Amino acid sequence: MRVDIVSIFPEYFAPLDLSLIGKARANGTLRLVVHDLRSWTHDVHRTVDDTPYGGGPGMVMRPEPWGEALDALAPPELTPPRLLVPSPAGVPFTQALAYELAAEPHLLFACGRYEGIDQRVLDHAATRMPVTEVSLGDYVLFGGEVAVLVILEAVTRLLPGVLGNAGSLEEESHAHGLLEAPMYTKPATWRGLDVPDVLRSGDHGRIARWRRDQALTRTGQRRPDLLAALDPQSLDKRDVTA
Ligand SMILES: COC(=O)c1ccnc(N)c1
Repeated sequence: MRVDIVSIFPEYFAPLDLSLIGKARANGTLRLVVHDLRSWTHDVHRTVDDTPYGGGPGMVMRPEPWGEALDALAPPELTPPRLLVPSPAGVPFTQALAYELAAEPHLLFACGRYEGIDQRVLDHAATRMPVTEVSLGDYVLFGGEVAVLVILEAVTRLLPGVLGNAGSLEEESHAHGLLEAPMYTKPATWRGLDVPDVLRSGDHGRIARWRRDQALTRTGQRRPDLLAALDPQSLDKRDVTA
Protein backbone atom coordinates (compact mmCIF):
# COMPACT_ATOMS: atom_id res chain seq x y z
CA MET A 1 0.00 0.00 0.00
CA ARG A 2 1.14 3.49 -0.92
CA VAL A 3 0.31 6.30 1.51
CA ASP A 4 0.89 10.02 0.99
CA ILE A 5 0.25 12.52 3.77
CA VAL A 6 0.09 16.28 3.22
CA SER A 7 0.43 18.50 6.30
CA ILE A 8 1.92 21.80 7.44
CA PHE A 9 3.40 19.82 10.36
CA PRO A 10 5.22 16.88 8.69
CA GLU A 11 7.25 16.36 11.88
CA TYR A 12 4.02 15.14 13.51
CA PHE A 13 4.55 11.86 11.69
CA ALA A 14 7.93 10.93 13.17
CA PRO A 15 6.17 8.24 15.30
CA LEU A 16 5.40 6.38 12.08
CA ASP A 17 9.02 5.21 12.02
CA LEU A 18 8.44 3.28 15.22
CA SER A 19 7.16 -0.22 16.02
CA LEU A 20 4.99 -2.22 13.62
CA ILE A 21 4.36 0.66 11.25
CA GLY A 22 8.11 1.19 11.06
CA LYS A 23 8.52 -2.51 10.21
CA ALA A 24 5.77 -2.33 7.58
CA ARG A 25 7.62 0.56 5.97
CA ALA A 26 10.97 -1.22 6.21
CA ASN A 27 9.67 -4.38 4.52
CA GLY A 28 7.80 -2.51 1.81
CA THR A 29 4.28 -3.44 2.96
CA LEU A 30 3.68 0.25 3.49
CA ARG A 31 5.28 2.86 1.21
CA LEU A 32 4.63 6.09 3.11
CA VAL A 33 5.73 9.61 2.18
CA VAL A 34 4.95 12.73 4.22
CA HIS A 35 4.78 16.04 2.33
CA ASP A 36 4.89 19.62 3.62
CA LEU A 37 1.97 21.57 2.14
CA ARG A 38 4.17 24.66 2.10
CA SER A 39 6.19 23.01 -0.68
CA TRP A 40 3.32 24.10 -2.92
CA THR A 41 3.31 27.77 -1.86
CA HIS A 42 5.17 30.41 -3.84
CA ASP A 43 5.18 33.53 -1.69
CA VAL A 44 7.99 34.52 0.63
CA HIS A 45 5.85 33.80 3.70
CA ARG A 46 4.74 30.41 2.31
CA THR A 47 1.12 31.37 3.14
CA VAL A 48 -1.39 28.53 3.49
CA ASP A 49 -4.37 30.30 5.07
CA ASP A 50 -6.57 33.37 4.79
CA THR A 51 -9.67 34.92 6.39
CA PRO A 52 -13.04 33.19 5.82
CA TYR A 53 -15.57 34.59 3.32
CA GLY A 54 -18.74 35.45 5.20
CA GLY A 55 -16.71 36.47 8.25
CA GLY A 56 -16.30 34.51 11.45
CA PRO A 57 -13.35 33.59 13.65
CA GLY A 58 -10.14 31.91 12.60
CA MET A 59 -8.58 31.24 9.23
CA VAL A 60 -9.32 28.87 6.35
CA MET A 61 -6.70 26.92 4.38
CA ARG A 62 -6.28 28.45 0.90
CA PRO A 63 -7.23 26.29 -2.11
CA GLU A 64 -4.20 27.00 -4.32
CA PRO A 65 -1.50 25.08 -2.39
CA TRP A 66 -3.87 22.15 -1.86
CA GLY A 67 -4.81 22.10 -5.52
CA GLU A 68 -1.17 21.93 -6.57
CA ALA A 69 -0.38 19.30 -3.93
CA LEU A 70 -3.23 17.04 -5.08
CA ASP A 71 -2.27 17.58 -8.73
CA ALA A 72 1.27 16.46 -7.91
CA LEU A 73 0.28 13.44 -5.77
CA ALA A 74 -2.70 12.30 -7.85
CA PRO A 75 -1.64 13.02 -11.44
CA PRO A 76 -4.23 12.15 -14.11
CA GLU A 77 -2.00 9.50 -15.69
CA LEU A 78 -1.97 7.40 -12.50
CA THR A 79 -4.81 5.45 -10.91
CA PRO A 80 -6.41 7.99 -8.56
CA PRO A 81 -5.82 7.48 -4.83
CA ARG A 82 -8.56 7.58 -2.23
CA LEU A 83 -8.43 11.02 -0.59
CA LEU A 84 -9.08 10.96 3.16
CA VAL A 85 -9.72 14.20 5.00
CA PRO A 86 -9.96 13.87 8.80
CA SER A 87 -12.72 16.19 9.99
CA PRO A 88 -15.24 16.54 12.84
CA ALA A 89 -17.82 16.70 10.03
CA GLY A 90 -16.75 13.36 8.57
CA VAL A 91 -18.28 9.90 8.51
CA PRO A 92 -17.44 7.83 11.63
CA PHE A 93 -14.16 5.96 11.46
CA THR A 94 -14.93 2.32 12.29
CA GLN A 95 -13.19 -1.05 12.10
CA ALA A 96 -15.30 -1.73 9.02
CA LEU A 97 -13.94 1.41 7.34
CA ALA A 98 -10.42 0.42 8.45
CA TYR A 99 -10.83 -2.91 6.62
CA GLU A 100 -12.18 -1.07 3.58
CA LEU A 101 -9.17 1.27 3.54
CA ALA A 102 -6.73 -1.61 4.07
CA ALA A 103 -7.84 -2.93 0.67
CA GLU A 104 -6.99 0.32 -1.11
CA PRO A 105 -3.74 0.45 -3.16
CA HIS A 106 -3.15 4.16 -2.50
CA LEU A 107 -4.36 6.44 0.28
CA LEU A 108 -3.82 10.21 0.23
CA PHE A 109 -4.38 12.02 3.54
CA ALA A 110 -5.03 15.77 3.65
CA CYS A 111 -4.49 17.24 7.11
CA GLY A 112 -6.59 20.34 7.68
CA ARG A 113 -5.71 22.98 10.25
CA TYR A 114 -7.31 26.25 11.43
CA GLU A 115 -11.04 26.27 10.55
CA GLY A 116 -10.53 23.74 7.79
CA ILE A 117 -9.74 23.53 4.09
CA ASP A 118 -11.57 25.64 1.45
CA GLN A 119 -14.49 23.41 0.41
CA ARG A 120 -13.65 23.80 -3.28
CA VAL A 121 -10.49 21.71 -2.74
CA LEU A 122 -12.62 18.72 -1.78
CA ASP A 123 -15.24 19.43 -4.42
CA HIS A 124 -12.64 19.69 -7.19
CA ALA A 125 -10.79 16.59 -5.95
CA ALA A 126 -14.07 14.64 -5.98
CA THR A 127 -14.23 15.15 -9.76
CA ARG A 128 -11.19 12.91 -10.14
CA MET A 129 -10.81 10.71 -7.06
CA PRO A 130 -12.93 9.27 -4.23
CA VAL A 131 -13.01 11.71 -1.30
CA THR A 132 -13.98 10.69 2.25
CA GLU A 133 -14.11 13.03 5.22
CA VAL A 134 -13.54 10.86 8.29
CA SER A 135 -14.30 11.61 11.95
CA LEU A 136 -12.77 9.82 14.95
CA GLY A 137 -15.64 10.86 17.16
CA ASP A 138 -17.70 13.82 18.34
CA TYR A 139 -14.94 16.20 19.35
CA VAL A 140 -12.62 18.74 17.70
CA LEU A 141 -8.81 18.62 17.37
CA PHE A 142 -6.27 21.28 16.42
CA GLY A 143 -5.68 19.51 13.13
CA GLY A 144 -6.06 16.30 11.20
CA GLU A 145 -2.55 14.97 11.95
CA VAL A 146 -3.46 13.06 15.12
CA ALA A 147 -6.43 11.51 13.35
CA VAL A 148 -4.18 10.35 10.50
CA LEU A 149 -1.91 8.60 13.02
CA VAL A 150 -4.93 6.78 14.46
CA ILE A 151 -6.39 5.85 11.08
CA LEU A 152 -3.03 4.71 9.74
CA GLU A 153 -2.37 2.50 12.76
CA ALA A 154 -5.84 0.91 12.54
CA VAL A 155 -5.40 0.28 8.79
CA THR A 156 -1.74 -0.81 8.76
CA ARG A 157 -2.27 -3.53 11.39
CA LEU A 158 -4.80 -5.13 9.05
CA LEU A 159 -2.31 -5.43 6.19
CA PRO A 160 -1.04 -8.98 5.54
CA GLY A 161 2.12 -9.82 7.43
CA VAL A 162 2.09 -6.78 9.69
CA LEU A 163 0.69 -8.44 12.80
CA GLY A 164 2.84 -11.33 13.98
CA ASN A 165 -0.24 -13.28 15.01
CA ALA A 166 -2.98 -12.61 12.46
CA GLY A 167 -5.26 -14.78 14.59
CA SER A 168 -5.60 -11.94 17.08
CA LEU A 169 -7.60 -10.03 14.46
CA GLU A 170 -10.26 -12.69 14.82
CA GLU A 171 -10.93 -12.19 18.52
CA GLU A 172 -10.36 -8.48 19.06
CA SER A 173 -13.06 -5.91 19.70
CA HIS A 174 -15.27 -5.13 16.71
CA ALA A 175 -13.96 -8.18 14.83
CA HIS A 176 -17.50 -9.64 14.85
CA GLY A 177 -19.39 -6.53 15.83
CA LEU A 178 -18.80 -7.25 19.54
CA LEU A 179 -16.38 -5.98 22.20
CA GLU A 180 -13.71 -8.48 23.15
CA ALA A 181 -13.87 -10.64 26.27
CA PRO A 182 -11.59 -9.90 29.25
CA MET A 183 -8.08 -11.36 28.98
CA TYR A 184 -5.87 -12.89 31.69
CA THR A 185 -2.33 -14.19 32.04
CA LYS A 186 -0.12 -15.60 34.81
CA PRO A 187 -0.13 -15.66 37.80
CA ALA A 188 -3.36 -17.64 38.39
CA THR A 189 -3.95 -15.59 41.57
CA TRP A 190 -2.89 -11.97 41.94
CA ARG A 191 -3.70 -9.82 44.99
CA GLY A 192 -6.36 -12.33 45.95
CA LEU A 193 -7.98 -12.22 42.50
CA ASP A 194 -8.25 -15.49 40.57
CA VAL A 195 -8.30 -16.13 36.84
CA PRO A 196 -11.76 -17.58 35.92
CA ASP A 197 -11.53 -21.37 36.29
CA VAL A 198 -12.97 -22.01 32.83
CA LEU A 199 -9.89 -20.41 31.24
CA ARG A 200 -7.68 -22.92 33.02
CA SER A 201 -9.92 -25.90 32.26
CA GLY A 202 -8.35 -26.79 28.92
CA ASP A 203 -11.89 -27.29 27.55
CA HIS A 204 -11.66 -25.18 24.39
CA GLY A 205 -15.37 -25.43 23.65
CA ARG A 206 -16.29 -24.15 27.09
CA ILE A 207 -13.63 -21.44 26.85
CA ALA A 208 -14.94 -20.24 23.48
CA ARG A 209 -18.49 -20.20 24.88
CA TRP A 210 -17.42 -18.31 27.98
CA ARG A 211 -15.58 -15.70 25.89
CA ARG A 212 -18.57 -15.30 23.62
CA ASP A 213 -20.88 -14.81 26.62
CA GLN A 214 -18.48 -12.26 28.10
CA ALA A 215 -18.29 -10.41 24.78
CA LEU A 216 -22.09 -10.28 24.49
CA THR A 217 -22.48 -9.12 28.11
CA ARG A 218 -19.84 -6.41 27.76
CA THR A 219 -21.25 -5.22 24.49
CA GLY A 220 -24.75 -5.06 25.92
CA GLN A 221 -23.51 -3.09 28.95
CA ARG A 222 -21.08 -0.69 27.20
CA ARG A 223 -22.23 -0.51 23.60
CA PRO A 224 -25.92 -1.45 23.25
CA ASP A 225 -25.80 0.31 19.87
CA LEU A 226 -23.42 -2.38 18.57
CA LEU A 227 -25.65 -5.14 19.90
CA ALA A 228 -28.68 -3.56 18.21
CA ALA A 229 -26.73 -3.40 14.93
CA LEU A 230 -25.77 -7.09 15.04
CA ASP A 231 -27.18 -9.27 12.29
CA PRO A 232 -29.38 -11.79 14.16
CA GLN A 233 -28.03 -14.43 11.76
CA SER A 234 -24.56 -13.86 13.23
CA LEU A 235 -25.82 -14.75 16.69
CA ASP A 236 -25.42 -18.40 17.53
CA LYS A 237 -28.88 -19.76 18.51
CA ARG A 238 -27.37 -20.64 21.88
CA ASP A 239 -26.55 -16.95 22.41
CA VAL A 240 -30.21 -16.09 22.41
CA THR A 241 -31.08 -18.69 25.02
CA ALA A 242 -28.05 -17.83 27.15
C1 LIG B 1 -9.16 18.96 12.39
O1 LIG B 1 -9.62 17.63 12.52
C2 LIG B 1 -10.42 17.35 13.60
O2 LIG B 1 -10.70 18.20 14.45
C3 LIG B 1 -10.98 15.99 13.68
C4 LIG B 1 -10.55 15.00 12.76
C5 LIG B 1 -11.11 13.72 12.88
N1 LIG B 1 -12.02 13.43 13.84
C6 LIG B 1 -12.43 14.39 14.70
N2 LIG B 1 -13.36 14.06 15.63
C7 LIG B 1 -11.91 15.69 14.65
